[in-house]
Amino acid sequence: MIEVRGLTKTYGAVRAVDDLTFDVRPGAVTGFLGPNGAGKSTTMRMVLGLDRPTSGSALVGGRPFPRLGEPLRAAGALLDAQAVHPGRSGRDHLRVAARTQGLPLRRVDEVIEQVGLGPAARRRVKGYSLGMRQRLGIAGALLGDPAVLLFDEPMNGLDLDGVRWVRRLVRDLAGEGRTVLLSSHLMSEMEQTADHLVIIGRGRLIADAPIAEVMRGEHAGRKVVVRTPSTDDLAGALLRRGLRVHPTGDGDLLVEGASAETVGDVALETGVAVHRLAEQQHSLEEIYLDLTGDSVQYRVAGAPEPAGQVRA
Ligand SMILES: Nc1ncnc2c1ncn2[C@@H]1O[C@H](COP(=O)(O)OP(=O)(O)OP(=O)(O)O)[C@@H](O)[C@H]1O
Repeated sequence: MIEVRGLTKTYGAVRAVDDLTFDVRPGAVTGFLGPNGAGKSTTMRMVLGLDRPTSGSALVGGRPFPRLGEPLRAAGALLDAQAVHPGRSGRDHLRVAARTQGLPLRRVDEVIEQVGLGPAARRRVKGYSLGMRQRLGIAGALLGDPAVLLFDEPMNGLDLDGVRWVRRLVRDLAGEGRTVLLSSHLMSEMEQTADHLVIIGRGRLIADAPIAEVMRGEHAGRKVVVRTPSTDDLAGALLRRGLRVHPTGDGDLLVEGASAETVGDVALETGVAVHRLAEQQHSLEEIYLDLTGDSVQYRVAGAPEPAGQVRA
């Protein structure tokens, strides 16, 4: 279990992490999402005691990480797969880590096997592909057989097989009852991998909810498409309810911020026929863009603004 309470980190005038409070529970994969610069890495670093919070706290298994006796047994992390001595073999890198942490050397061969690094483990890291470095980083995180795992962009640089392998691995780790916090920019992957989402923007919490709830659009604002022969009457009635209504171009109306039930009820009260009524289904990517639209710090000039900005 990871407990984050009022966690804040400022760098000069920049509030990299701003009063974050959330839990990461065991037995589930928690996806950690946010635009570039949102504060994900800084949060993970503070959880691991690598950065000092300006205020607030982060506990791992009920204690601050730096005060844990055997930290690698409590939590393992992949933060930066490049941070490995290039002249060492992958196996030697893991052996040094195991020795420093008082872990049995047999764990080294076990994790090499677990991540499928195989014979490459005896080669120098400088010859590794990005995907092999990711696997080595994940092996390092697993070394202490920890109850808590933090993976910052573990799918970076992996091919499709690699991505599927990471997905299976994190699902298995959560299935064993471990706590897994996973950041990724690959929304389709997150959709298939995570049970729960913590979404941040500009250091602040935007959503903390089961993925099914986020996917239902409860946090991004629902949208309903309705077809009626009495477009003007229904649009007027919906607008009087304070709902946002847009013509879709093919004669339907798009209603923002309402459920199908609400729109159906308004149609009934107004006495207009409804020929079609459907809540729009969104991909996690669309919902994510909707939620984080206001908090994107780095936008390409001329890039379209994400649609909608309804906030939970
Ligand atoms: N050591 C530092 N000194 C100054 N500013 C920093 C430092 N580390 C991070 N920041 C700033 O804090 C903010 C959060 O950065 P962070 O790397 O945590 O975001 P992130 O969500 O992990 O981004 P990305 O998805 O791009 O990895 C950014 O504005 C970043 O520039």
